[in-house]
Amino acid sequence: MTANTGLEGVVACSSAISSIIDGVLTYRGINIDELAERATFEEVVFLLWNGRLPKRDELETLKRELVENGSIPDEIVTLLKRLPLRTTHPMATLRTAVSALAAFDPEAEDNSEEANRRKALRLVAKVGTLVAAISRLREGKEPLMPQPGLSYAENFLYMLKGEKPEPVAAEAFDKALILHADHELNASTFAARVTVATLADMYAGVTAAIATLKGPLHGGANERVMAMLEEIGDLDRVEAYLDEKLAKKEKIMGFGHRVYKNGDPRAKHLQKMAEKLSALTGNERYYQMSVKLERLMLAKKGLKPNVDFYSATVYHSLGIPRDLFTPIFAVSRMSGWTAHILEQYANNRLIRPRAEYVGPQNVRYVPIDQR
Ligand SMILES: CC(=O)SCCNC(=O)CCNC(=O)[C@H](O)C(C)(C)COP(=O)(O)OP(=O)(O)OC[C@H]1O[C@@H](n2cnc3c(N)ncnc32)[C@H](O)[C@@H]1OP(=O)(O)O
Ligand SMILES: O=C([O-])CC(=O)C(=O)O
Repeated sequence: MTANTGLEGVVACSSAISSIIDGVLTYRGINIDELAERATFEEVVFLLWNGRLPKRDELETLKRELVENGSIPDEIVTLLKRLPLRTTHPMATLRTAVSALAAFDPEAEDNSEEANRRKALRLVAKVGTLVAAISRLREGKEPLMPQPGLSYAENFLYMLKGEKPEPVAAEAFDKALILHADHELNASTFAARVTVATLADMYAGVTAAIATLKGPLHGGANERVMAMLEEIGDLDRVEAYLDEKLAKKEKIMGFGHRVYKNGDPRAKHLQKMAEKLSALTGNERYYQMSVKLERLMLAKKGLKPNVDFYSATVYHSLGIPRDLFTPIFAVSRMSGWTAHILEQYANNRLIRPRAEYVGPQNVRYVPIDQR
């Protein structure tokens, strides 16, 4: 047995949710480019869960249900208030809060398909409220709950900032949610599937997924992209910064991908959005630095941006604090994780690979007084 570190190229399950074939990403067979241009996040959520686009009445029902299920229990707000929010990373807080939600869901241990679909709805509905609440509570403000008549994207920005967003902001945020919603067997989705393949509950699965998304090689990269742009600080410093990092063999956050070797199809949408939003804010410095980084990374390393690269400038232009970028990724990806969990339960087998043993053999136990 020889280990395939990183499981590169290993096909570990079959899935009908999203595909990456020849660099083209689809959700349920629909090209992400089309969804990014034409769909709403709620349509995408329905699509991921049901395998088809919703009819008008189905979409209205989902939108209403997302608002109705979007409030979080008072006990969770109390729990959040007891955590040292200013010194805890919001991804760690989110992981704790989502896990704690199970305690207030009477169906948490009911693993029937109907109960799991209801839990998926509740999780997607509440995760946005939670992230916004974490942000407000650490600023000493009370959390806000979603308002009827607002879309998921509008509600998130409303709950974060306390006022209804401008249409251009809501539209951009909605598109960002669409672009992050699912991505085949990425690390966090795999973690969710491994967890529920033991027949652990859905909350266990999404908690594992949030924990996995946090790392800088995965969703945590978007926050690091912003930190890098802030550290560089000036267009004239981009090349020197890059050369120094590359000389030290350090990774440049937001570049490269395990599956896409010729560019991430989501990046171009985020780049266009970053360009538009930064022009609107009148602060194009980070966008221009990003464009320069992209050009230099291609020339020096042959690497292209992934989804986490321009999303940083998009969120920054929307006035979102840097450490909320990865929690926002989780808000969107909750739709994909729950779809994958439902799919895993529907055709389950324990996921249990092998390890190549490389440690010593035939070692004798030595009594403690002889060591
Ligand atoms: C939502 C997402 O999860 S998208 C990914 C977000 N993560 C990042 O942006 C972090 C930066 N990128 C990376 O670390 C990697 O490209 C990953 C983790 C995304 C993919 O990694 P892998 O498929 O394991 O590729 P691996 O890390 O082995 O890289 C292959 C080669 O390219 C280099 N490379 C890959 N990405 C980068 C990068 N961002 N900066 C510099 N060099 C890089 C590696 O150093 C390695 O070079 P070597 O062969 O000379 O040692
Ligand atoms: O697929 C991956 O490895 C990472 C990624 O781009 C995602 O999760 O969106």
